Amino acid sequence: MTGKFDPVSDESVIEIRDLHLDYGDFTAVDGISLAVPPGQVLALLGTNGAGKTSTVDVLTGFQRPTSGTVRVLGADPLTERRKIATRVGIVLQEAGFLETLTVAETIDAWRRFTPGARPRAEALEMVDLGRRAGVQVGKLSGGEKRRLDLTLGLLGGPEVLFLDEPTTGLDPEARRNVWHLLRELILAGMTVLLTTHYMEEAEALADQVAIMDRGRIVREGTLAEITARSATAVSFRLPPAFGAADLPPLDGAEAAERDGRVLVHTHEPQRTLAALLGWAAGHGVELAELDVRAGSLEDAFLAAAAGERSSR
Ligand SMILES: Nc1ncnc2c1ncn2[C@@H]1O[C@H](COP(=O)(O)OP(=O)(O)OP(=O)(O)O)[C@@H](O)[C@H]1O
Repeated sequence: MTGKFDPVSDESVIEIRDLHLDYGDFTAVDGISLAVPPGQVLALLGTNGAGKTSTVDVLTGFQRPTSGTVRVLGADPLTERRKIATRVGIVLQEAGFLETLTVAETIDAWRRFTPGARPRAEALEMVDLGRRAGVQVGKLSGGEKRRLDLTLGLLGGPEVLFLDEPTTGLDPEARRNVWHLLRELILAGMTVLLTTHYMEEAEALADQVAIMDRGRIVREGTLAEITARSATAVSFRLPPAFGAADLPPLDGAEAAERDGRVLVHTHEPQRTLAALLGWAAGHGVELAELDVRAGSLEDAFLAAAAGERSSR
């Protein structure tokens, strides 16, 4: 374990210790440990089939672990579900709605078995579905259905929220509205574990990120810790008489030419830039369209997945 995660902390709201989950002879989750402190957001990223949903299924009591333990608010979500059910919100990938009920009827039905549920109008308003209240669920767009999923997960004002790809299918504006809503609830103290394929979503919401690949965690830490490990990309154009081979030695940074641009990946951007600018000044050369881009979460994700692939 690295970073701030401390799987033995008593304070963790969500805790996973050495979790394994097999489906027959296939191992979907291969020994992961994670902990999420109160009021924090952990984003679980990963390639398709990495084991993210399987992990959420164990945390929400839908799957029994093959080995290892999970605790949510100190309880086993499978055997002690009743103890914590009213304090936990769940938004899974596939919600089993009755397509013939209207949005309002669906919310009313859920309100009946959700203690302390928000009023229907508030639930509709939160996800901007007020004008769709009388529409049958089967006639909603994919993005509207997703927003209905979300408001049902938030109906009882949960302390802990599990979100499996919460904004898949949402247009950019609706996605931003959902992030805004979630941020307000997180500021009020809600703890969240979410899975997502959108790096921007993790950047917008998460305190901690864990990247999964083939059942294992291959990177974890704060956003800053994870992106700091990605190289900075420096790129520019050289005059026709010059090529990447003319550049000075860049102390470990690699220079390559692509589509007429020189691209340098460096873990020491200041040193690399000083060498490049010194060389350009000495040769009277302009580094045209000079661009310096810090390592992104997406770079870290791609490097993590590629690194795992080559090491197996
Ligand atoms: N009930 C099941 N029986 C057998 N294999 C399963 C079952 N559920 C999932 N798997 C397999 O386990 C692996 C992990 O699946 P999981 O849904 O947890 O991945 P994921 O990271 O959520 O993927 P995605 O990003 O595509 O949703 C996949 O190879 C999947 O095919």
